[in-house]
Amino acid sequence: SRLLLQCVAGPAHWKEVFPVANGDRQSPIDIKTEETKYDPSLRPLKPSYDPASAKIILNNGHSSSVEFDDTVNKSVLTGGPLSGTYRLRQVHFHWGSNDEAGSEHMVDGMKYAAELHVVHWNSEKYSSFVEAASQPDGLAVMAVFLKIGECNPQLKKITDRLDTIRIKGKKALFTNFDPSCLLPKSLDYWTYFGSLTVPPLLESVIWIILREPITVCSEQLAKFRSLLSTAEDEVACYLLRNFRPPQPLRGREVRRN
Ligand SMILES: NS(=O)(=O)c1ccc(Cc2ccc([N+](=O)[O-])cc2)cc1
Ligand SMILES: [Zn+2]
Repeated sequence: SRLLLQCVAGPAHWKEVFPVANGDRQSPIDIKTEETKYDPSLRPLKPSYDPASAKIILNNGHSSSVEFDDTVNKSVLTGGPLSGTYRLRQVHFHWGSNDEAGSEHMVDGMKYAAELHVVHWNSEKYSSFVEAASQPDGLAVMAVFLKIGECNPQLKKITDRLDTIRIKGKKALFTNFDPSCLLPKSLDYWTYFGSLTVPPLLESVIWIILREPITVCSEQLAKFRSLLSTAEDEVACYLLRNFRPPQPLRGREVRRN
């Protein structure tokens, strides 16, 4: 029906409006672990976040995000494949209509239930997030896979607030939150050069994918699916899924530490 069509228009149509969707460094990708290359020059990741930087939780219509104060270098990511300091901007999630498939990146053809993105920008070289987002080394996104298991007490801080931001555009105060609490024990990672996975799909992201997943329970994930991708005055559409399918590797190398 028209209602259904309105609710599901997505990735297939993006290339008409954003030609870069057919570029040679698009994300996400399917990581073939046998083909990843060990790189001894890769250093340990060093996330250093101040919980006071957290400001609001937001439903932007294509995900729920926690936005941080990025006017100073209070919460940053350094080390890993990065040269310089990348400032924390926001964290957000990708999920599917069921627990079997919701992550954006895949590992040897397997999808996780969901995926957390911790978004940073190169505040050493550029003066704003939007400027950095158009530069090849402008953004660094740390991705964490979510698998179904025990309920996650740290994620509860976010899932318990989703009912206050159900409608697109809604935001609520959300502070005293350090996203390190959502990271797994091991910070071992894969890294490759890619893009934003939602429009404008800019090819400005250094992807850092943690190899160890964290666990969430089915009930927590279900709360994300009750968000609406539509605003107050529109016909309601549930945000049942928001992952982009894997894109061609185009000869890119995936390195591991
Ligand atoms: N999924 S993801 O690739 O980590 C991702 C990260 C950040 C964003 C938000 C965003 C990033 C950049 C722009 N821009 O430059 O117009 C607009 C929105 C969108 C998507
Ligand atoms: Zn994302």
